[in-house]
Amino acid sequence: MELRIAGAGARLGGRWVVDGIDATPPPGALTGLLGPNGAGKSTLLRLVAGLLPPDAGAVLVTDPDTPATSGAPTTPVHLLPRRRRAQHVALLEQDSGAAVPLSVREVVALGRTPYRSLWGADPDDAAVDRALAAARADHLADRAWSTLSGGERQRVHVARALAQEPSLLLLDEPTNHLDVSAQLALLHLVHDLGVTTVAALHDLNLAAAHCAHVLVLDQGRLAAAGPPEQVLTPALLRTVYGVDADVLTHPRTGRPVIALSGLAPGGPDGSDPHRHADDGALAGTRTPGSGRDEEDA
Ligand SMILES: Nc1ncnc2c1ncn2[C@@H]1O[C@H](COP(=O)(O)OP(=O)(O)OP(=O)(O)O)[C@@H](O)[C@H]1O
Repeated sequence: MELRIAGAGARLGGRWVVDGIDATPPPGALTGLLGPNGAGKSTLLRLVAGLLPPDAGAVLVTDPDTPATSGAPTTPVHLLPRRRRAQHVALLEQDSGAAVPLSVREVVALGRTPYRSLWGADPDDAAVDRALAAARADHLADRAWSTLSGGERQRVHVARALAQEPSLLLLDEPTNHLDVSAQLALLHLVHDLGVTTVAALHDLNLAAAHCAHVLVLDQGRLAAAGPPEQVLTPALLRTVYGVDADVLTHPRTGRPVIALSGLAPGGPDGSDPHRHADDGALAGTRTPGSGRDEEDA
């Protein structure tokens, strides 16, 4: 599914927490949604999922009922009928860990709800088992959900999202609680799925290593967008996160590796790291390929 975020904004609590975002995540690939706490990542994911109608602009997808060849995204995602949307868009929310009295298999089967007939029959009996196996959670299938660890729950949430067989997959901090091997397995899985995926990530090195494209939010606005090697520069990391970092090149993969060296001057002690806005690297919406590289020269 193709996705276009066109000037999308959300006002919550009387202020714009997502403000005029323009972005076109590449279809069939993983886009990382980056930015400090409170930057607006979860809110943008809820806009993209169609759960929150935009207060400005639009989030457009290709109409799932028309052939893929029919052109650019033009259908507002929040206007898709609920069942159609649930068949095409899956959102794994952050810390969705309510204590429900269900088995793991039953939790994953919730992802099949949009496909069930009026009588509750699933047209694809094997979908739950496939999703459990893909998320490396098959060994947990018969466990009670309430007894799982944080990382085990996260795998089950991933399995539930996969059981939806979405064409747009939205993940809010999906690597949270996962051990390092499970993190890599998840990102390889997403890569192999070939589904348009947007994932909010706090681990910049995971994003740098695995994302085709990144969007960096700062105080609700798009600070930068593009391939990680163009976007994740020392100047951007200082401006958006208030940290000093060197960006190296991985000797084997050629991908960027971010080596943090500390808080940037002005950032420690809870003071506002955004005071570096005057260094010329911040401000306003950046568009893909807007030449951030030169800013580090
Ligand atoms: N319902 C709401 N009412 C008022 N303010 C809200 C509401 N939901 C979110 N916010 C505020 O909007 C801002 C963006 O929140 P959001 O959860 O989207 O950020 P985030 O980038 O996902 O943060 P984190 O990395 O900490 O998860 C925050 O300042 C948050 O307090």
